Amino acid sequence: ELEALEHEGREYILQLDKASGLRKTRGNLAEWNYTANITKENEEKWIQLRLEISKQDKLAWEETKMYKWQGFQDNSLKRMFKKYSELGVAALPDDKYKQLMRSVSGMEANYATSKICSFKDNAKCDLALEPDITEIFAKSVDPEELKHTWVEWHKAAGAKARNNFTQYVQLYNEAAKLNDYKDVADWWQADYEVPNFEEQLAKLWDNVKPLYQQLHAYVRKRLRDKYGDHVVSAKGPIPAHLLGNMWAQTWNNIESFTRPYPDKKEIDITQAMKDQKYTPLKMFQMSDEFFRSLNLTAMPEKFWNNSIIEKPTDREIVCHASAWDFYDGEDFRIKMCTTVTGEHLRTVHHEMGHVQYYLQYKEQPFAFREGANPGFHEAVGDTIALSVSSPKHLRSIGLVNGDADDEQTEINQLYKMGIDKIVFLPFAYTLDLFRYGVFRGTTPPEDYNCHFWRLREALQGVEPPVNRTEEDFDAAAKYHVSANVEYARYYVSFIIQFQFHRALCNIAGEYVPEDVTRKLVDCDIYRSVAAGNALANMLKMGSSKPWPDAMEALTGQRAMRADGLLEYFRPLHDWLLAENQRTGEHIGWEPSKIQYC
Ligand SMILES: C=C(C[SeH])C(=O)N1CCC[C@H]1C(=O)O
Ligand SMILES: [Zn+2]
Repeated sequence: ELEALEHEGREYILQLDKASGLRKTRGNLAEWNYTANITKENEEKWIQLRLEISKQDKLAWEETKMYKWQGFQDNSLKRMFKKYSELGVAALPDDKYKQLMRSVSGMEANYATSKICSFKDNAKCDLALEPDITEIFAKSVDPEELKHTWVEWHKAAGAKARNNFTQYVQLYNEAAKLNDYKDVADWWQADYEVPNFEEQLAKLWDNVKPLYQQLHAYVRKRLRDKYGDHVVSAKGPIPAHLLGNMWAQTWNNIESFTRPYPDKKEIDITQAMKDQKYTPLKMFQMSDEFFRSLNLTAMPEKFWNNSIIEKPTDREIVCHASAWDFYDGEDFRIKMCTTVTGEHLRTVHHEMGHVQYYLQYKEQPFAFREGANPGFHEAVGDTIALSVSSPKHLRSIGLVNGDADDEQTEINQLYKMGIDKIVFLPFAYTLDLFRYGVFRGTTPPEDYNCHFWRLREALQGVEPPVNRTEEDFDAAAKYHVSANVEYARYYVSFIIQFQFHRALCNIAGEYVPEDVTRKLVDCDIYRSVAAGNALANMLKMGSSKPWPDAMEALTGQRAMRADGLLEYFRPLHDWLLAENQRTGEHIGWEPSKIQYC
């Protein structure tokens, strides 16, 4: 009798899964059409379609609830029923669902189309985030120009989004409650399937914070050397506009004048790519070739025909890089306004990592065509990029003819990696700690900006270039806040990608603990079929099992741990401790003198 029920349940859920896959295909095509051509008409089409799809999802959900699946024997079948037993935002009544969709697409369109006036020519007011403002932050060393650009962007993309954001919080929390969650913070954390996710994030930060503080102190000194102590104080937070990035989330653009051994040959990937006439297409082809060298799957025909890899000139699009699965086993795309820079070479690998994951799990039921947890999806491409960024790999593809590996070159290389990977962690942690407080109501709208900067000062040790008030709303000047994209996934990714990298380097024979000729920092898994097969086996699982099973399949570990990252950066940490001791630099930061609460 029970078998018969379970057999009938399996028939039902497989048919539902297929129907659900078709709805995802239609929904993603409409979303692509809107974000690849931002018009009111395409926005309406996308909203109408999602309304229609939500009705079909709701009918299916009513039927799914009738099954007594908790008692079934087959764990995979139970896992599918569990996923289809959560309706999502479609649980909202139509009018509220529409309002929620409009508030998010309104913020996202504002972010994507925001323009500011140039500091050097206040009649030129068509500067977009990509490529114009990004290039200013990558190249300018004029604190006044950086301050102007920072303030204007935060006004256009941040403050303007405050009302939509406040409504989005209200409605999204209502949807969370209709799905039996306390609030959206609870809902987002449920995707990680561990009871103490937030404690795990805090513990990881405890592990990494000492290393970050040493790096922060060193960089503050080098910035003070360059800009003077009236611009950069000796013991305070670092002004956020001097770090080479609008959000101070990666500091790679200030490497050239802050690196430990400036007389060592610099590995300037951007210049090398420009000298060698790289194009965006060549960057994607290079990445595809790396994945194929690991015996992973080549990008299919449709990928090359349907992707958008350069900013169009005839329309507005969402330029923030994204990878797309159209759930038909053939159509996978990337949309990216690619420029020929070292930073975008990493982003290309990041996005190609998403598509490789799609390709590896495309035989799974639709319910399992996701990352083992959201952090896994963000970690695939970055893990590959850790090999690509190694001097050994860059030499092998002729991008640089760097020095022989000596101690100082290695410290320069670890510094280059550290100002990208270590400094990102407190930024990522801040972004969702802030939003957890917003969704829980401990941060009310009248305190949004004050609490945002309190967290940024406390964790990142940065301060805004000018005073802030509650007329501002600086969090929304970051894409993921305006576009409703959860961010703890990147914090998780920047931790687990070092666990993945170390395991793959082990398998490839590129890394042997205690063997100085096989160091983690020099590891390049290029052409290692053994490493590629091990990675593929984990990726093929999709979200069919809880993520510790996937993590164990590749690394033998069943938890997120900072030990991979700390082992990778150990030589840099030792060097920074000695260097900050030598210069007598203050470690940590005293309270900011900027007013923002
Ligand atoms: C490249 C993407 C698309 Se999933 C991205 O948003 N990333 C990649 C690294 C961190 C985060 C960001 O840009 O803030
Ligand atoms: Zn990503």
